[in-house]
Amino acid sequence: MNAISIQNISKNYKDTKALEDISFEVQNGQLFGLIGPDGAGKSTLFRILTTLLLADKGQAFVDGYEVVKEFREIRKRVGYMPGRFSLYQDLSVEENLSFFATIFGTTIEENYDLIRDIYVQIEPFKKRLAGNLSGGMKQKLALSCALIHKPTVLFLDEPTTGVDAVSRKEFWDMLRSLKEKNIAILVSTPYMDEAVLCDEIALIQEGRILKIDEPQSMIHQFDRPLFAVKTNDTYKLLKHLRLKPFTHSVLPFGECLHLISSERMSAADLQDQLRSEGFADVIVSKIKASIEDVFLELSHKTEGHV
Ligand SMILES: Nc1ncnc2c1ncn2[C@@H]1O[C@H](COP(=O)(O)OP(=O)(O)OP(=O)(O)O)[C@@H](O)[C@H]1O
Repeated sequence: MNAISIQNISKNYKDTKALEDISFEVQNGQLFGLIGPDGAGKSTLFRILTTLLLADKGQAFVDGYEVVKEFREIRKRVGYMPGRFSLYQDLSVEENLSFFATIFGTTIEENYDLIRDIYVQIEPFKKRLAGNLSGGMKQKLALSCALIHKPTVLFLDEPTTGVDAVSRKEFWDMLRSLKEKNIAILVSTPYMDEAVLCDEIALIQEGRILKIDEPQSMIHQFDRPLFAVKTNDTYKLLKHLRLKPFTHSVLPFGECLHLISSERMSAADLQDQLRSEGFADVIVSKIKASIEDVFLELSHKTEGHV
């Protein structure tokens, strides 16, 4: 049995199509990532799966239970860390954890084993109000609270948004260790670099799934030549490259441009050509695709660009 099974789920808010025909499955013990920018529909899907919102169409099952008819069973079995406001800011660390344990009819002691590795890091601050914790500590407390009733499926909606790089890394290490305990985890993130840390990912944009696969397999399937192109006048170069016959697509990417070429060519030849065309400072390097490149390429196709 799958931990999560989503079948043709759609949801509209008036004129906004938040989710359109979403289907995928998450296995027990799998770390599954929902990767997409703000507004892609991630939180809407989490709220449907955690039985807080009704879908317009489709069906979904969590731990074998149907989200509408059997919502009570699901609520007992899942842990949910919403993007915001999951903690009581005016309760202490210890009080927050006791509160979540109590509403699920358990105690901190009963399930301490599951949260030990995470909770020991914030235990020295157990008398501190949650509102006075750092972002990374809040996140560890929220995860401890979501785990305290020993859920079989864990929903984490953008758990690392607004958290520093070190805490983000620690958090992903914790997720990997929870997975070893056979807990299924559905985690959403707008950070493409976190995608490779998942067993499987769904890329989502404007309510639609662009692709589902293992992250390495997505990267592997990206077989076009890809170049990072850097110059002082990025905008001028972008316009210039868009007109080139070899350009499959070109997009701004941090401080440089990522060019996908439809022809095989060397970085040195491309650099020479662009320098001779007036971009004297241009630097071209051949690079390996990241999940962000895969995402941009797929979303570019969907939007019907060249
Ligand atoms: N209650 C609501 N009423 C109207 N529109 C909504 C509502 N909630 C979400 N939306 C819209 O539905 C779309 C999907 O939003 P959703 O919050 O699910 O996306 P998200 O991927 O979680 O992004 P974010 O991280 O910004 O919340 C967006 O266009 C959003 O503006």
